[in-house]
Amino acid sequence: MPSLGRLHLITDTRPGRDPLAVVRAALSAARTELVVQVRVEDSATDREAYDLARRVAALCAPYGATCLVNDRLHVALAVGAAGGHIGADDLPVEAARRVLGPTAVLGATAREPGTATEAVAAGASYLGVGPCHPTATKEGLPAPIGVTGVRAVAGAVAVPVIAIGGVTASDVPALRAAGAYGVAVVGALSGAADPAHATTELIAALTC
Ligand SMILES: Cc1ncc(COP(=O)(O)OP(=O)(O)O)c(N)n1
Ligand SMILES: Cc1nc(C(=O)O)sc1CCOP(=O)(O)O
Ligand SMILES: [Mg+2]
Repeated sequence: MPSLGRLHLITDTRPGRDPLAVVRAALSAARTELVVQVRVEDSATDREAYDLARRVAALCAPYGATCLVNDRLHVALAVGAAGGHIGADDLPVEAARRVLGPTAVLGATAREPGTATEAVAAGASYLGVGPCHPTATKEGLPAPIGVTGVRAVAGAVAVPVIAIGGVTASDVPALRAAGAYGVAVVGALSGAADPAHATTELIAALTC
């Protein structure tokens, strides 16, 4: 399995956003260090998810960047993505691993050490851990676990921990010190005035 990129950009498909423009800008700055996770609104159709994922996968390929698909693993397979990301409301990890096959990248959400070790035993190749900080991007999340919560999970598993939730470049040093391998962001790039510059700042913090 190729090494995982440290910066995960999750697509922002809320009204008024331009996810493909942000992906293009981030790719130009992060190249192979970028993982793009295609995430659409729950109300989106599979066709809409497929169309976005197909376009993102095509953008990632020349850069050697990784394309993953959130939740909809049949879409990941259909567009030839490297894998997918699942959480508590999605397929169980062992079932997702059967769907994607043994060599695919499979991310699972974990918020504390117990579920983290279970997810890894079931076949997760990385963990999304959070929410680190408050975020307005997603509703219904539990209370932030902070850097302390990330440290607890990272200390319990041997797979890469990707910290998520309200993460900005200034958070990266503390998250890395806590054992995070990388970070996943929506707003830090989608809401940036200059997404390429914001990507450069995140990559610098993640790779120094
Ligand atoms: C890297 C990363 N971590 C966590 C999540 C959240 O996944 P999930 O809990 O399944 O929630 P949805 O994203 O499906 O709303 C993620 N997508 N990526
Ligand atoms: C999709 C998602 N999942 C989270 C979790 O903690 O499971 S936080 C989140 C949104 C992250 O967006 P932003 O970088 O704008 O805070
Ligand atoms: Mg999910």
